[in-house]
Amino acid sequence: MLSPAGTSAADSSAFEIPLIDFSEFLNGSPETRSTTALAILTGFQRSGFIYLKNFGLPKPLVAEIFAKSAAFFKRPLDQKNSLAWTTPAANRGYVAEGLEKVTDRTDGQSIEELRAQEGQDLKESFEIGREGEEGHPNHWPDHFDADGGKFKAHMQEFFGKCTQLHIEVMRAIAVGLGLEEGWFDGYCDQGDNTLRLLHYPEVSAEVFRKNGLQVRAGAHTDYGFVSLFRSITLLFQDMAGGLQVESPSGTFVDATPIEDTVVVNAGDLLARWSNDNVKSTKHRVVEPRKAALSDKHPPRYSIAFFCNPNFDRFIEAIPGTYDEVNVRKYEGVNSGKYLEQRLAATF
Ligand SMILES: O=C(O)CCC(=O)C(=O)O
Ligand SMILES: [Fe+2]
Repeated sequence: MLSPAGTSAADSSAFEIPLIDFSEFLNGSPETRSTTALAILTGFQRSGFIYLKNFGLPKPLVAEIFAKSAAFFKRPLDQKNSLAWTTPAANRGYVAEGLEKVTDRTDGQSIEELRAQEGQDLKESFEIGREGEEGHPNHWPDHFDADGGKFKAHMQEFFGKCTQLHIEVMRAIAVGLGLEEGWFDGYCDQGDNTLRLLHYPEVSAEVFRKNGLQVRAGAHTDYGFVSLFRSITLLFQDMAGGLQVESPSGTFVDATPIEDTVVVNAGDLLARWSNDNVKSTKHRVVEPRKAALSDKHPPRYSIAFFCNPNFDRFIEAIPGTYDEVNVRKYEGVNSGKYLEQRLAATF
């Protein structure tokens, strides 16, 4: 992995986030497909994080999504608040700065202690779920103006493309595991995913100087929201920097932005589903290393597409990930339950 100084993080630790050309899986020969699939699986096994390039999403669309996200967050607060996130079960809408503290902690008191130490997460977000999920409409800004309508159309298009990318990455994992390529298809074809736009506002470097523990987003694994756990996350980040991933030795290593790539990480569900064959690795967003101009760090935008298994599936250890020696560690679980509990704790 590249550090901001441009050296490989492999120089200082064995921890590496590999950069993989996904077109070799999407369009390659059977041989390059299987070597690429294995590289992807190995990345998830070793660090839980990979970068993909040439992943099949049109660059102008990704750029448009970033632009629409920035324009959305510039809307007046009362407009955004009128689209507010309401419940873990719905998990849709606007989350104002200070409302969510992401963490691995699950009990309320301990989360409050963390808030006191690290400060609030310095971010606001907007969550979009599958269109047409009964009882849970998305909170679109399309009634405000024409831009709101375009926002909705672009987000829907992007949601569909990311759902397809999720299926393809799961196909690569299946091939890497020696399973039939479509093994996961029936677990992810419903698109029960969550698109989350994130905005970390401009912040004075002073804020980080005053509190050495202050973060933009607290350390966490991707457990998922409402009604299920995350299998993988597709994370698009701008060039601002600050994303860090925990290495096995417990130190946090920069996941430096690389243009035209998507960071993909395994979530808690995939770790559990694979009997811990792959890792769900902690990550966080901290003060960027780039010197702040006029003492201000610029805003950071990222787009997380949380991929969940279909809400109605029962999840139990993937065949081949356990045997008599490496026994099954976890009970099967409905993709519906676990999350609501965790989500309720972080808000
Ligand atoms: O903004 C980022 O780069 C990370 C966001 C993240 O990890 C999350 O929302 O789960
Ligand atoms: Fe995350």
